[in-house]
Amino acid sequence: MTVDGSRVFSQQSTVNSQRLECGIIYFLEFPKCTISKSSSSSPQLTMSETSSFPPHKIIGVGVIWNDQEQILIDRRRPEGAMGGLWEFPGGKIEPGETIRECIQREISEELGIVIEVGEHLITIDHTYTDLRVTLTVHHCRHVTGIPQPLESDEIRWVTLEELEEFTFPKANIQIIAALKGSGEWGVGR
Ligand SMILES: Nc1nc2c([nH]c(=O)n2[C@H]2C[C@H](O)[C@@H](COP(=O)(O)OP(=O)(O)OP(=O)(O)O)O2)c(=O)[nH]1
Ligand SMILES: [Mg+2]
Repeated sequence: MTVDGSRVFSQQSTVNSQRLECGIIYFLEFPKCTISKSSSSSPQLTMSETSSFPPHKIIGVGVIWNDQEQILIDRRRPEGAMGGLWEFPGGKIEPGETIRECIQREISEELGIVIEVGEHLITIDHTYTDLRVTLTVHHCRHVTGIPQPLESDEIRWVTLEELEEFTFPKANIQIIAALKGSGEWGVGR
């Protein structure tokens, strides 16, 4: 059983069947975990990438530039974490993936476009009330495809100056400050 529908886990730990009576506590403390059957037929609890609280997500993020020096932002769906806030496209890294591969895949999944991943902009470690995120941000260049909000509510191309008009998660204050410092897109420089 997968508790939150998430994919593969990079670290695993198990508890034996005697401790399964406390399974509900594990679910409450570690929302990303699975129960599976071991070869000896005793059930095991398999936990996600973190056993700490709050849980820690490693995220690849792309600041996608077009030829008009605009940046693509998307609004998160109203339901779920940080619903309704604007963000730079991206998402959780999968096992065996590099950050660049993660950004390329997430942007293809979320927007249906092909991008080129350029220079590293900044890496931010931020702790929200119930979640810690490490956001590794790269400049990207839009190559082909018309962006569509496949996993978000809305998308917009905006200038660096216009970013001020949108509400982003707290961690993005540092991303936007770094962007203002770096000025231009970082592909092919
Ligand atoms: N993509 C993105 N995430 C951000 C930004 N700023 C920020 O705090 N975050 C946080 C919000 C989320 O908690 C986390 C991204 O994780 P997510 O759950 O949306 O990841 P995902 O796209 O892979 O989505 P899913 O597989 O869970 O559906 O990082 C940002 O600018 N872009
Ligand atoms: Mg995402």
